[in-house]
Amino acid sequence: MKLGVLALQGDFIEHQTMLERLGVEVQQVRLPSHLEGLAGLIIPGGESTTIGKLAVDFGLLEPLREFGRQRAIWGTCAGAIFLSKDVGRPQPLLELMDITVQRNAFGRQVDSFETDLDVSFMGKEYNGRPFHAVFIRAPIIEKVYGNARALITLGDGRIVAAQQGKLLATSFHPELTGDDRFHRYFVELAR
Ligand SMILES: NC(=O)CC[C@H](N)C(=O)O
Repeated sequence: MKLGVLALQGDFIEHQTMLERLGVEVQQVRLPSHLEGLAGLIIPGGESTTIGKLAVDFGLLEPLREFGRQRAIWGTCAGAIFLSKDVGRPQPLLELMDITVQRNAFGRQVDSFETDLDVSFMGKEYNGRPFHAVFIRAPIIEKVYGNARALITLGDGRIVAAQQGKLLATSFHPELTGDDRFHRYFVELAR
């Protein structure tokens, strides 16, 4: 199976490295034709306004929407923002997931932080220990509605991961910690 990483801006190389370690062939996606033959796509962290603007410039917005209606997409941080339907202000979005996102939701002092998350939603195969997660100027998933469901909430109830069929959104960066459970989960989702 072959997976893509959206390679317009952000930390796509880290995702590529994680996938290749799992034996997955990776295609960097910069043009619509690069989506052909892919089982799924990862949209990395970075700056969602920049990723959105470049996606418009490269003619990728509609092809990505079409791709996500049938195949798996996982957005981390800026990628999760890009997958959402609403961020409360105008910027190019894929509008594929029934989630509302608030950008930079954790305030200045705690721009970046790390915490352990309960990932029991992954099932027996992945369970048994928490997932150490890195948040960098992270968004929160304010609202999950329609066909989307919350996967992970912080102790205070804020949602940091959601799924809708083959679409996955995480506020944090599993590509930065070396723990490959989320990448394995996504590979299974894309199969
Ligand atoms: N680490 C990240 O991807 C940060 C996301 C960025 N703050 C945004 O709003 O797009």
